[in-house]
Amino acid sequence: MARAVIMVLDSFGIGAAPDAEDFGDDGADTFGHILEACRSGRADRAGLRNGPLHLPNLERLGLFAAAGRGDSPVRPDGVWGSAREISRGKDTPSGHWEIAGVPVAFDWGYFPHEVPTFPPELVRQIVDDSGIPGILGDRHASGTEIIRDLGEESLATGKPILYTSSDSVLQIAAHEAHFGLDRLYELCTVARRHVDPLNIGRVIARPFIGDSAESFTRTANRRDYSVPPPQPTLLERAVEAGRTVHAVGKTADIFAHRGISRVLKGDGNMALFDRMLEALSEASSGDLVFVNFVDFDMIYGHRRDVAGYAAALEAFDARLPELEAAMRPGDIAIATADHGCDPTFRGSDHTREIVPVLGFGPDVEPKPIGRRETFADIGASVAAHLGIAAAGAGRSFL
Ligand SMILES: O=P(O)(O)O[C@H]1O[C@H](CO)[C@@H](O)[C@H]1O
Ligand SMILES: [Mn+2]
Ligand SMILES: [Mn+2]
Repeated sequence: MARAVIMVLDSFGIGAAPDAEDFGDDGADTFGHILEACRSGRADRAGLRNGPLHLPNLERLGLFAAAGRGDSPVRPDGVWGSAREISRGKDTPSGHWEIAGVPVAFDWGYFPHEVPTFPPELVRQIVDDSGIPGILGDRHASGTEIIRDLGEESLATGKPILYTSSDSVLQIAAHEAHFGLDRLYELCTVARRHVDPLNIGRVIARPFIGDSAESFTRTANRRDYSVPPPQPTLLERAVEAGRTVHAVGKTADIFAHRGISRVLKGDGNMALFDRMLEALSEASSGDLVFVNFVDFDMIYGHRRDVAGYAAALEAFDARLPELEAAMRPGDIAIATADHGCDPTFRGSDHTREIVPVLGFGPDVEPKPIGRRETFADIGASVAAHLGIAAAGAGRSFL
């Protein structure tokens, strides 16, 4: 039994999924393309990183083998393989819920690639119910670009910026001080209510600070307002069985706070790694620590920053021995991802990819587990490990 840790490296796909073409993502490969860019010197950045991708710990745990990269001579130290997604979307909630045993069999609502993108009736309802003077944006956009374009106007008019992406999201950017953080959260709650009938997965508060287009930066006070998973996930089963679920990073938001015992937040991957170690040091036998490492996706994948993504992977890799040292007999940790976000791919959206499944721990017997037909095999395996009822979908590989 002991404890289980699930680490989601947000967006760290390892190759185009069999159905990638249906998503316009044929040829996407987050890991493979970062690896190639590093090898050919296209991911060098002074003061940040240089040369071939250096991931000795992930390599030892089977990353290269899982990605079908036979160029690694290392025999993995843990359980290694990959998994495809059966949920219909390539978004964060779909990926996480499927990992936790609940694939998403329905279609999310999306906003069209038109300007305005939001139905006028929806905007009217949000404006009326919140008392804001109107909205800016109303289109598909990258979050960092739209605050540069419209941030100053937002400050001058008091109107928040509403935008969307290829995900099922309505995002609201507003200045933390001028507009107010609590007011932004309240506005998101109003918006959440009004997008429910449209089947929108998330409303996301995107607060920023700064006083001009050049200096606007988003803060760590982002908050996601998700619809709850359609069925009880692994996390809820764990809580029902009397276990403590330690949710690190934006995990709790992604699961709409269902099946969460405690929340540990952190600003950036390294702070999140610290919080994960803290949770593990406090976790009892039978507990689950569920961590989302958001930087890979939010700061590097969507921004198509290959060198940044590579450096973030290297920094993560360098800390894995700390996790291994903190594990006790009987513990298992699984490193995986929720979708891809290939930083060399066109656009700025997620990419439909298979993900790595790397399980390790003091007593975990190394073995290949092949290509799993659903991310839910991860949840089923963790349920088996912890001795709790699986959420339904998936087969244990342990
Ligand atoms: O461009 P930003 O605001 O980072 O948005 C990204 O973050 C959203 C939620 O993760 C996605 O829908 C994606 O578009
Ligand atoms: Mn994600
Ligand atoms: Mn994303």
